[in-house]
Amino acid sequence: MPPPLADEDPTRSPSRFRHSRGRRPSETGAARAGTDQEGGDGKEKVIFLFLPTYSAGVQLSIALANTTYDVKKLTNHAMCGCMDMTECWLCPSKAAGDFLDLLRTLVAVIPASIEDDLRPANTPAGPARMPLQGPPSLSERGAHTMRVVPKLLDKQGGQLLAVALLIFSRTVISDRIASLNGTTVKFVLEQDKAAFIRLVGISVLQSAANSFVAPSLRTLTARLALGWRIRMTNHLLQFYLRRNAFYKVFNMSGKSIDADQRLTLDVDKLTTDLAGLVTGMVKPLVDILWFTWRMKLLSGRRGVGILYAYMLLGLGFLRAVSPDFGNLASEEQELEGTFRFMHSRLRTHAESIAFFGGGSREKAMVEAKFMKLQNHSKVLLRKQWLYGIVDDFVTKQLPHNVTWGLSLLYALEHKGDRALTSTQGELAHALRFLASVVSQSFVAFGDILELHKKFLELSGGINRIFELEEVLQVAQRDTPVPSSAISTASEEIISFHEVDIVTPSQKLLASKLSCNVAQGKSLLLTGPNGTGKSSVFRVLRDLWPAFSGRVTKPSEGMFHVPQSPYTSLGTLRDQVIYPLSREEAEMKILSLYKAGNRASAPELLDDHLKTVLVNVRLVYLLEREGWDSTPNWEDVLSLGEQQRLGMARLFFHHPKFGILDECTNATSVDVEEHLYRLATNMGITVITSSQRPALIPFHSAELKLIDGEGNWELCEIQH
Ligand SMILES: Nc1ncnc2c1ncn2[C@@H]1O[C@H](COP(=O)(O)OP(=O)(O)OP(=O)(O)O)[C@@H](O)[C@H]1O
Repeated sequence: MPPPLADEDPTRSPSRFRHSRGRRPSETGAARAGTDQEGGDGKEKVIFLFLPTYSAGVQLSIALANTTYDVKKLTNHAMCGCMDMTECWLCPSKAAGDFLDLLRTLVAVIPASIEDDLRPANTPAGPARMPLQGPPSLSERGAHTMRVVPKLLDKQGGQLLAVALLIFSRTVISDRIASLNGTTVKFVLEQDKAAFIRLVGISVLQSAANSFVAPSLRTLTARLALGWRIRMTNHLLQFYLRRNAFYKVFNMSGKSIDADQRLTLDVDKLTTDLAGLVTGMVKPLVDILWFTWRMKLLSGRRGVGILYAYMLLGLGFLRAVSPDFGNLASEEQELEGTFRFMHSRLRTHAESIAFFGGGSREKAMVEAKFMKLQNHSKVLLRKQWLYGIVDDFVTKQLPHNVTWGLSLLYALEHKGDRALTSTQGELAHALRFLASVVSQSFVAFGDILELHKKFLELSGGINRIFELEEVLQVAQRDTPVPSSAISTASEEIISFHEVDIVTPSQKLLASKLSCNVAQGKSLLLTGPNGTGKSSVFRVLRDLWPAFSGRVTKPSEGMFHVPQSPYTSLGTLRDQVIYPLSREEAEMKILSLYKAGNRASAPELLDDHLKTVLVNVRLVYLLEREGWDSTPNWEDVLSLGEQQRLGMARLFFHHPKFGILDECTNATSVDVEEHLYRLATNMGITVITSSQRPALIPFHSAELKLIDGEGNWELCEIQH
């Protein structure tokens, strides 16, 4: 777990958390009937949480999870970069709010319908909603919660119900088999052949029913987990892939969040565990009720009392000695994620590492991560082993002695003529039945006691998913615009007026930056490395917040070509039209050529794209690869070729303003000049970050970032 909050951290005020999450009294009642406690150590403890009513088992699992959630993780203001923790309402610290709300949302997400998740409240099914234009209001948050309120009659509600029915029938069948066991002894003693044969017939039927129930239960549980995984993944993805949240998660949160691991493996594990918990919990509960009733019939209240006294003592003892499996599991998942990340980095940068001869260095780093994972796994295994010994003794071994005691109790209470075969038969039946009932009860008790361990493990998984959800929600509320900064739209101009450019680590790169870029008046951005050229573009693109002043830009008609080239998955055609899909690109071409014939769209598009490729001098790629091959473009294209593809995208989209961040520095000077001449001829006004003097003639003004300490200079370029 992360370190506790510092004493002076003003975000620790419980009332502020509550306010910032926008929880209203009416929202809390339906889904949560427990309470949270906020200790003096700045942590919020989850004591109780109710899950949807029809999944009582899952409800209790979360209720007992007793998860601690440390908001310190999210209090470093990395997202908004603000200076004032007490006042900023956009900060993750505030937005983190009450962990219970988050937990409730997750839990509510599970049984809600996917369609509802993707559709705003009170809106009919239709196209995906527009991105939020600002921080969600309290009512929006409320609506979101409402949207994910579980429904009894949806598909998964039905599946849950089926699981519950199967569990119940399994208990009844077990009871019948236990009773049959005792009856066989009775018929053997009485030597009643006809009754015995009838009994075998019934037993075969019961066994057949039992064989149907067990695999069906397994399949249904797996389907339940899959359904939940779909819902949860969709729920997270709709935030992850919207408003550049995927960028902000990796680049701007103070703590690195392994979102990829959480969205894939962690969600899978969590939903599987959660579905397993439904059976793992409902079954022992049903069993315990059923067999307690049986026990009462057989051994009276005293027997039940003995059984329960033992159970409570066992549960208390196991809770006391149980290690913190929740944290241990969460830590293990985190270490797994880091280990995987090392490998995916290796794959991405394989060529560079090979050129540097960095294999052994990388090996050392990968091994170090693996060693950490190994050590943790060993610790976890040792703790599981030790706890397993105690657990097995209390829940499986010791109960045998209790069975003997209860059998004696029964025999003492049911006196009769022991010489009679019928009395002996009755006694034999009852004792065998009792032994089965006691053993089934203890299995159920064992399962219940084991649940504590499962709850703890589950709470680790829930923590990780909610931490991600939290960060994604905050990213939706970006771009945080402090009160002194304004962003306005104008179709004709890009302008910075007294804007501070500040990194997420609070370094001021350009102070009160002011400059205008009107159409036809391209701007060249120069300065030594690291002075903030790309950062100006980040602010323009809303990836970083502007801290003061006013940024004016067109609402559309701006296209950014970044410094590092990007090739998407797909065909050569997909590379040029990115980020449009083929259908969208065809529509664009149709409107461009004002052609009405939809059937001609593919040819029109390909013809147009070919012209673009000719312009960027990449037409040989079309001859070499064709339109439809899908190699890994990053591997088969040189850096210069990838940069020219980037420019091809610019020409295809043909925006009013092109924001070009050293995106042609790997091409030869003559090609670069050719590309800029093309942009000028097409009427694209560019803002270029570059150090190449050859590009000066294509621009009207030069903005020099002098030292990366705030100083800058704007001068006109005389032609
Ligand atoms: N996510 C980040 N968090 C903190 N600091 C950052 C982040 N990204 C960049 N910086 C820092 O901001 C400064 C400006 O970076 P920027 O990428 O804007 O430089 P640049 O002028 O474009 O450099 P170059 O000419 O090398 O491309 C650098 O010191 C960089 O280390």
